[in-house]
Amino acid sequence: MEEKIRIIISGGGTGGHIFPAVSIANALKAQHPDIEILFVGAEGRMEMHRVPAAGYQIIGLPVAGFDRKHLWKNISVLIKLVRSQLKARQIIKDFKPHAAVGVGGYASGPTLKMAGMMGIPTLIQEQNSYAGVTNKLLAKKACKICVAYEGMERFFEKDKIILTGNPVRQGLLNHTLSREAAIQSFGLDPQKKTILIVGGSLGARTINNCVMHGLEKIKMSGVQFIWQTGKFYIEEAKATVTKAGDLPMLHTTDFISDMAAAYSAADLVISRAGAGSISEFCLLQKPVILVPSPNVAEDHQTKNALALVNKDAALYVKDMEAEEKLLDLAIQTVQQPETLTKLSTNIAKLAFKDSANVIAQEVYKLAVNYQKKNER
Ligand SMILES: CC(=O)N[C@H]1[C@@H](OP(=O)(O)OP(=O)(O)OC[C@H]2O[C@@H](n3ccc(=O)[nH]c3=O)[C@H](O)[C@@H]2O)O[C@H](CO)[C@@H](O)[C@@H]1O
Repeated sequence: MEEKIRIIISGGGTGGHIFPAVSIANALKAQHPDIEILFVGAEGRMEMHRVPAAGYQIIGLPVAGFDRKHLWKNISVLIKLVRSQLKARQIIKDFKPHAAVGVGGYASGPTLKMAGMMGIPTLIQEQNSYAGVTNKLLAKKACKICVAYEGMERFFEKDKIILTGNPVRQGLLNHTLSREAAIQSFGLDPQKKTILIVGGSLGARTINNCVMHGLEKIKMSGVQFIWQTGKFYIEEAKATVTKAGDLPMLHTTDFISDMAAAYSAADLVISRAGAGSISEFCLLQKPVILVPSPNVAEDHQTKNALALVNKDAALYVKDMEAEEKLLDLAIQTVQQPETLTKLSTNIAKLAFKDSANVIAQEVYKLAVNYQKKNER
């Protein structure tokens, strides 16, 4: 009897890597209920609780990121990298995967490197319009590279690239919550225009400062807000709001678990330009003002944002101009139905509808080929 297909999925660090990974796992399970999936993450990072919450087993590696500013601090990082590679090798020996998937983030480096060296077929999923260093290194051994933007031949071999878009969590698309019920679930008023403010999975300092310094404007705006601060900023945000007095038009939270409700509630979104968030805005046709983070590798969020802005599919405020312009622009725009409709129509054209399923099919093909060749 043939053995069950086993897949390793590795990566994480932030929601932008974890949620696509979970979405690929869900698609694999839906297509092949018998399949066995093991996640490999980084100890102490967000995936170590988000992945089990999604119903999958995960093992952590002691891996950490390089400090690009203080190179001398990287000795311990190198030691951790070697230990992670050894641990990844052991995990692969024990689990015996038929294919390995890397979604970016610290853990995917050692895991996919080891998988490649041990002859296991690998697939990487690059979320951004500018390839990360780890994925560029892993690409040499990878069999397939699933990307979300055109023009990625700049980084990867053309023949390996498949344009799939970024997988989005299944629950964001298949829900039936009305705008009214969604707004009520945040304790807000369905009669009012609603702006959702998100700073990526970890929150954004600049966007938070705009809100904290703009509370008077928010009070007078006639508009209401759902504000996700990120867990590092919630104490400061709550204290500032409390000091400002009664603000029933502002719902403040560190993290939104039910993003489907948040998107249903929102007439307009203010957001960082993380690739996963952008894929969600495209699929859900959300008008958005993007404020790319200037603190990410190779300034890739600006590149993500411009891919939309150049097609009139999103508005754009630079991080350094946000304090001056962001709230005014948002409050004006949410009251301009024609602008909202134009943004929504244009962003919808950039959506990839079936990303997780297409990637899952590619992974499965690699795994079955490997199984046939190796009879295991
Ligand atoms: C600072 C940083 O390194 N950011 C990177 C990270 O972004 P980050 O982790 O912020 O990821 P994305 O913007 O791509 O995705 C955020 C995800 O978190 C979800 N969400 C967000 C807030 C919330 O309260 N609840 C919630 O569930 C969103 O719905 C989305 O699915 O990975 C992305 C994908 O490689 C990159 O493009 C980003 O540049």
